[in-house]
Amino acid sequence: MGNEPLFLGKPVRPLVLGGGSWGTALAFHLASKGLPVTLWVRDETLCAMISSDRENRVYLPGAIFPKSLDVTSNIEKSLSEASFIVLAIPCQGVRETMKTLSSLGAPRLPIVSGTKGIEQKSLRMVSEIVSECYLSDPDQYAVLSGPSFAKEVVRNSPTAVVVASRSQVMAKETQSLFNTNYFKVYTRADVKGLEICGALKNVIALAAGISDGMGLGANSRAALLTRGLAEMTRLGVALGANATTFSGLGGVGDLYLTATGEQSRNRTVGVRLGRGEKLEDILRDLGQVAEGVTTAQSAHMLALGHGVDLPVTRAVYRLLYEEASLVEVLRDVMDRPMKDEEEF
Ligand SMILES: NC(=O)c1ccc[n+]([C@@H]2O[C@H](COP(=O)([O-])OP(=O)(O)OC[C@H]3O[C@@H](n4cnc5c(N)ncnc54)[C@H](O)[C@@H]3O)[C@@H](O)[C@H]2O)c1
Ligand SMILES: O=P(O)(O)OC[C@H](O)CO
Repeated sequence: MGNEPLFLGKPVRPLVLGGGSWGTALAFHLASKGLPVTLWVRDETLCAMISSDRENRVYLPGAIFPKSLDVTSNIEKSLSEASFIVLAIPCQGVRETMKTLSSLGAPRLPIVSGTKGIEQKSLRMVSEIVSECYLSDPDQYAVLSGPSFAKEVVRNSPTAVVVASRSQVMAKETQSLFNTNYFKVYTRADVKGLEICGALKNVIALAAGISDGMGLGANSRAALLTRGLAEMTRLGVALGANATTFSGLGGVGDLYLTATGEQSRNRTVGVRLGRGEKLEDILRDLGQVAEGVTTAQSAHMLALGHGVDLPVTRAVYRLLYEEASLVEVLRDVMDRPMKDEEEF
């Protein structure tokens, strides 16, 4: 045990939940630091393939697993051996997974969440789902977010992200655990703000993609990003977040990456929608999660419930869920009353 690194006083044994691109990238990242990491992959066939290839050829081809990265589909055994959890499954699966963990009766472990989204039925953030179903102590929860494409993280492209936790100890220990000289981690205290940023930026990225797919041009994209950031902030502040979080890496940083980066699944879905393709065809081809599709509905409903005006989100929602046409939603956005730029 001598010099073994500790996390919250215990030897570091991360259990990463999620065999997609982000779970694989975060597990790879921690294992590259020499830490003994277990990656839990729900699908047994995928798990067996990853185990024998030492690579996730389905979701993240090209990243050959370090020796200290183990893969399993046995959640019970891996949970009993872990000292904390890294959550990287799509948002709509978080509740089910937290309930499964709770039912196993093992001691509750701290959670670092990399999931971005808002649950559709309950309109809950990930931290709220976790606290309802698994962890009663919010000081054991952190969210890690910011501009970070999985493929670039495993290529060691210089990346900067942010970790937020209500507990300064949790934030700082998570920072030390994930930080490397190519993966720079900042801290902040605003969990809610960072979660809203990570969820809402995907909806605005869909909108930017739609605009580009329609060929509307660079002026339109810049307008959508700027007004999109304003509405992300507006919803965040109404829900108790700190406005400055929205100008940080998790806000403007991730919005810029997702709305303009060709690797973004959300932007890709938007571009194809803007070209007139059907959502179901696009999602079938994508084969990966584009969180903005479900978040558009959750955010729209949250905004209605709190009396907050989110015109870009509403446009995306109407296109995806009300069969509104591209022309109609564009007209809705552009025909709004004139106002002061700073008006909330
Ligand atoms: N890929 C990235 O670059 C990236 C970066 C930062 C954050 N994220 C976020 O991480 C989360 C996961 O995204 P991803 O990119 O890994 O998605 P993905 O589509 O690449 O993979 C999702 C994986 O989760 C599995 N899964 C789905 N529902 C599940 C459930 N209920 N229980 C267990 N496993 C389940 C799927 O089978 C799949 O293996 C999302 O919220 C995403 O926004 C992704
Ligand atoms: O590929 P996307 O659109 O899901 O974006 C991935 C990450 O959230 C970027 O930070």
